Amino acid sequence: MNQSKEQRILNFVLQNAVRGDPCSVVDTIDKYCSQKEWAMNVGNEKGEILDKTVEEVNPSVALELGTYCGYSAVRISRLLKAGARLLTVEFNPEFAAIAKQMIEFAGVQDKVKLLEGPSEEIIPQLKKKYEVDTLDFVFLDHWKDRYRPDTILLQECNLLRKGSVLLADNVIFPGAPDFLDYVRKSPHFQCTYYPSHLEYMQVEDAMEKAVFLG
Ligand SMILES: Cc1cc(-c2n[nH]c(CCNC(=O)c3cc(-c4ccc(F)cc4)cc(O)c3O)n2)ccn1
Ligand SMILES: [Mg+2]
Repeated sequence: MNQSKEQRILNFVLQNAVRGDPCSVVDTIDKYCSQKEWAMNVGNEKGEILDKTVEEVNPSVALELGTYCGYSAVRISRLLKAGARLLTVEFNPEFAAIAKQMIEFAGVQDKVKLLEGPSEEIIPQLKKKYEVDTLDFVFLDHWKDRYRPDTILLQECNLLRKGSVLLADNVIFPGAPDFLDYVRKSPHFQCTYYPSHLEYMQVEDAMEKAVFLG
């Protein structure tokens, strides 16, 4: 049975990156996806915006929606302080299986909990099943039409506190216009726009930061 693109990316990492070195895993994925096969990792240009935001927030509890191959889970968790944790949600079982191996190879498995299922099912379970009080940081990188409903769901589930930071990928391409409209018009969010480019391409994209005001 021929391999999936995601399996090819993982194999390239297993053969070319340094086990236990998250930076080498991130760089190796970027090398493969810029030179051989495009894939929907956040990439290095938007990844630097992600890094700066994670360093600024220094979260104890972070949530990522949309794990894919684990690129941003590795990228985020390498910056987390001792004892901090990242919960990452993936809907597709094949992607989740790849991401699990990627996270373990990078050596960040003790900081990352990979949850399989749709965001609308997982979010309401975070408090009771995954012992979350509130979220310090949320990276939205899942289905673009879920950004707005899941931002509302996070509020309904009392998972945000004054100062919780949301960072959304792809707000221009593929685009999340209803999310942008919602957070920018809401009195409960303070928004910042970060122009960038689609990963590995010269196509315009951007990230939006939305700080919850309570
Ligand atoms: C409902 C639910 C869903 C999930 C979930 N898990 N994994 C994902 C992946 C979602 N990501 C994307 O679709 C995505 C697409 C592009 C793209 C595609 C094609 C183009 F031509 C150009 C750009 C670029 C990107 O940067 C992206 O992030 N969602 C997890 C939980 N619950
Ligand atoms: Mg993305």
